Amino acid sequence: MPMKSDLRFSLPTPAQCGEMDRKASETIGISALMDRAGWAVAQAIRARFAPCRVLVLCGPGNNGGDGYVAARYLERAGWSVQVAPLAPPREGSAAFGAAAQYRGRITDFAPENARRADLVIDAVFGAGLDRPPAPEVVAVLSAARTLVAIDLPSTVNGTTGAALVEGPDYRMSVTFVRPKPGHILYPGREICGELICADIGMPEVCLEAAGPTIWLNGPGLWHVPAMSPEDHKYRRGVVSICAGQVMPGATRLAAAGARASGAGLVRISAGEGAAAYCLGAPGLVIDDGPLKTLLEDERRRVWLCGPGLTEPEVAASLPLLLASERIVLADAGALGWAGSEPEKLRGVSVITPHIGEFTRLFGAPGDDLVAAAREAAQRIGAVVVLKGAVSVIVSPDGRVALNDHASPALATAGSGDTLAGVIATMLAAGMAPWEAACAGVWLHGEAGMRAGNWPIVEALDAHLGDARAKAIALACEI
Ligand SMILES: NC(=O)C1=CN([C@@H]2O[C@H](COP(=O)(O)OP(=O)(O)OC[C@H]3O[C@@H](n4cnc5c(N)ncnc54)[C@H](OP(=O)(O)O)[C@@H]3O)[C@@H](O)[C@H]2O)[C@@H](O)CC1
Ligand SMILES: Nc1ncnc2c1ncn2[C@@H]1O[C@H](COP(=O)(O)OP(=O)(O)O)[C@@H](O)[C@H]1O
Ligand SMILES: [K+]
Repeated sequence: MPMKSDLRFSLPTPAQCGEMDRKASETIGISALMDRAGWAVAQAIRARFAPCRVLVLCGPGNNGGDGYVAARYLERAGWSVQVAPLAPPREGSAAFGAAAQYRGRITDFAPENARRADLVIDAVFGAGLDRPPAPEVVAVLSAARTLVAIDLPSTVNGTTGAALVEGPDYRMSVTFVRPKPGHILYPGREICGELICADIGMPEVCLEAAGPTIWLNGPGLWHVPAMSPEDHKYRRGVVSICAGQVMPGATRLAAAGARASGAGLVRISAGEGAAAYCLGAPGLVIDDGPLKTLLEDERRRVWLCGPGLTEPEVAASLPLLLASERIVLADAGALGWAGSEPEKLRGVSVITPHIGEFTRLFGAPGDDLVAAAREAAQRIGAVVVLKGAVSVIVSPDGRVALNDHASPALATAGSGDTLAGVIATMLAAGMAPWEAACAGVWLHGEAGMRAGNWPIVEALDAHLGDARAKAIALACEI
């Protein structure tokens, strides 16, 4: 599992936040944290809005407690503030103490009050939200002109990002310590608006005690090998790609992605279709021999199987690769070949399905992408990269990285082939499968962000080398 330093990337679930709070109550105390949380909310609002009429909707838990504190600080700064309690906090709780310290105006928890305010702060439910809020709560939130959430919108599942009910969008959400998965995953990500994460001085031991297993993907969570004076092409790594006769484009894109992200050597195993590849990029090596013979070369550890392959072509190659215990990345045609029997893929190291391929293999994932991808990874014993606007990268041991370092520029045919090539290069460089997948997805995303407006897929390659250099530099800084 990742080391303690990875806490900086962690995305604790609401349940883990409960654990963190319990630990915090033994050390720093919840009231002190609540005070800093409410202060941070007031500061974030003062930095973004001119003084206006504010209504703070306060629930019965600690989220409501943060609301009372924010109300107190905004009032102290001269703003016009009212608090509308949904229900009073439990006597003796930190939120009870915060409510007692707020001596300003109180009003009804009603839609007309929300409508009259310029800005409504949602401190109804945060990490404690565990079921859909009542329609009366949604009616009040929906009446607001401008909404700011404390921690999480009261309609969003903080673990999955799912909307528990249909509700309004927020201008901004102010969370504490670390974002939660629900802030990163869609649709939660979109509902939250601008995301601010405030440091409230939570002791690191408390976050550690929460035992996070989900991280935000980025350099430092993994390390891509840098260029070294001792490099030679085999040390950088060999990527071998199974090629088909019908769709050479996909194979060529994967090969180009592998080369552009720093593979030492990329070889295409084309068998009888070799002629179609021989006039392609001159830096590629094309093999026309039988796969069985090619597998005698032990230096060819890493294989990509799937892009541009028909099911019979996969049937003729993938079982051989698995029998010879190669490190295999299965994508596209290889996933189609497995159909609805994902166990056929047992023995591969990484699979890279988009949501359609994932659904065909494992069934529809439902609202909880992370849970579905975890189950899938465990089922086949391979890293699963569930590709999308936010990609979910899961190891069979349960580690999850969420990648939002990407751009819609990547939503162009063939971009998945490029990604498969990049991940294969990371594997060939000696990275472990989950780290290689995380790195590949980040580099691909970085290339998409650098490639400008409406790039064609081939344009990504020109940015992969710089993306790799940036990942190496950033990881050193962390
Ligand atoms: N982690 C941190 O760093 C810090 C966290 N802090 C803050 O603490 C917040 C978490 O507080 P929390 O645990 O008290 O939960 P919270 O969201 O207030 O709700 C709990 C109450 O809601 C109720 N309830 C739930 N769903 C419901 C529904 N649909 N409809 C009706 N009721 C519902 C539930 O009731 P019950 O299930 O008991 O019936 C319970 O009474 C967190 O978001 C952050 O703002 C800071 O103060 C300090 C540092
Ligand atoms: N809206 C988006 N924002 C960010 N990345 C995206 C978006 N849409 C697609 N991508 C990325 O683009 C790639 C598309 O891969 P894939 O669906 O396999 O396409 P293809 O089969 O055409 O190659 C994936 O890495 C995916 O994460
Ligand atoms: K909230």
